[in-house]
Amino acid sequence: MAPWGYSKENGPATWHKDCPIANTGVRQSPIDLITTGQTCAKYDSNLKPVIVSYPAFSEATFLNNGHSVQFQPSAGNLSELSGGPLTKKYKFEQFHFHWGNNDSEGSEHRVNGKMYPAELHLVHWNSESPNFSSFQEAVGSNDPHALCVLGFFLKVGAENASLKPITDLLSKVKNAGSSVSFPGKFDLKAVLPETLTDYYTYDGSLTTPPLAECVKWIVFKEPIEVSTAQMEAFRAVDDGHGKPITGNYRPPCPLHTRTVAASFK
Ligand SMILES: NS(=O)(=O)/N=C1/NCCS1
Ligand SMILES: [Zn+2]
Repeated sequence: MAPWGYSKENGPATWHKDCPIANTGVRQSPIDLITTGQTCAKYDSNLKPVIVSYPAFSEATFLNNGHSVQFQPSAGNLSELSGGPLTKKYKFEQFHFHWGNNDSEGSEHRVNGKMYPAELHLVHWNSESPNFSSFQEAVGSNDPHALCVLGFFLKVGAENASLKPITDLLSKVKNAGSSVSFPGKFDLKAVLPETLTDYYTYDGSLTTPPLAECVKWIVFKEPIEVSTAQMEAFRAVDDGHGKPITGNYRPPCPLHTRTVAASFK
């Protein structure tokens, strides 16, 4: 598979060559989350708050893989996700980010066409399925809800002290392919809003190759604030071709016959 990326030569418009589902899929992600009109998100009063159990990670690797920066705890991590639209318990796998080279672009999901400067993805896999017992197996399982990804928009404002240990580490993984073991503990729970009640949810896919259509997406309404300096730290990370990673976001995909549910009015 040709190395995919976000440039003209290897970006989202070329991914169909190795991943035909990019063009033939009917549940691709990201999407534009529309809040009014015909195809808008529909309030569902049955949608409960999302429940996360994220004990502080004590051992993790922070990696620049050339198309994002990714925080992956060691296999022993016990972090779990449940509640919201989910009927099963999911295991935390990794988190990573998507961002742009200015504050008017960068997020993958949009709200009525608006992009945020960045988007945080917390990736989980269904640990109660009889059909797979690892993240990689889950991705290849064809199970429509093998994965659950929590999406949080980032907006520019005050410095985010909880994310500072991550943004301070970006300069240490400037080169694509470089990774560091995360020093000390990281409290992911502290990064998230107190209550995980207001979100959009829909059936979608990975937003990067292989674009597998196995993701229950939960995108939270309330953005997380980060400072301009923290945004600039993302924009200084290299893509392996001597250029900074900027714009590692896939454009919105057609909704087709899908509906989007909202846990709030
Ligand atoms: N951006 S995303 O979370 O949908 N894509 C992924 N690819 C492999 C792990 S998560
Ligand atoms: Zn992502």
